[in-house]
Amino acid sequence: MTERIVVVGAALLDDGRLLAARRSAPPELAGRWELPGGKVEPGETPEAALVRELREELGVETETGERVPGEWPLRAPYVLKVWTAHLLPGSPAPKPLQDHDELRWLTLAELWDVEWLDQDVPAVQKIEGRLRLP
Ligand SMILES: Nc1nc2c([nH]c(=O)n2[C@H]2C[C@H](O)[C@@H](COP(=O)(O)OP(=O)(O)OP(=O)(O)O)O2)c(=O)[nH]1
Repeated sequence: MTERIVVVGAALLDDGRLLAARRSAPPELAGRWELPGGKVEPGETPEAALVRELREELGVETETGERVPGEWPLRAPYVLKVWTAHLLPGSPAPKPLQDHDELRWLTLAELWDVEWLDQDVPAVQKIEGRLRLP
C-alpha cells in the first residue's frame, strides 16, 4: 500500500480574516486559491512543517494553533490536514515569495469570493464554521 503523504495547510488568521493564496504553478492548479502550506518532510512534525512552509512561501514568522478537525484527500498519495496559525508579533506581512502570485485576507463575508481549489472547499467550510463561533 502506498503511504499517504500529509500536506499541511494553514488557516492563517488575523483579526478574524483568513489568508488565501493564489497558486502560480503547476499549470493545472495555477490561478486557483489555496491555504498556504506544503508537504511534511520525513521526521518533521506537521506543526514544524507549517511554520517552515509559511516562512519559505510568505516570509512570515508564525505560531501554530489548533488542528481543524478532518482530513481531505488530494491527488494520491497526498492528504490535506489543516491547523490554525497566527503571525508572531514583529513578523513581516505575508508576501507571495514562492508558489503564489497573489494573497488576500478574506473576511467571513468574503470567504467565497475567491475560486478555491475544489479539493480545498470542504476544509474552507470547516474553517468558516470556526470563524462563525462567537
Ligand atoms: N499547500 C497546499 N497544497 C495543496 C492544497 N490543496 C492542494 O490540492 N494542494 C496540493 C498542491 C500540491 O500538489 C501539494 C502540496 O504541494 P506544495 O507544492 O504546496 O508543497 P511543497 O512546497 O512541500 O512542494 P515541493 O515544491 O517542495 O515539492 O498539495 C492547499 O490548500 N495547500
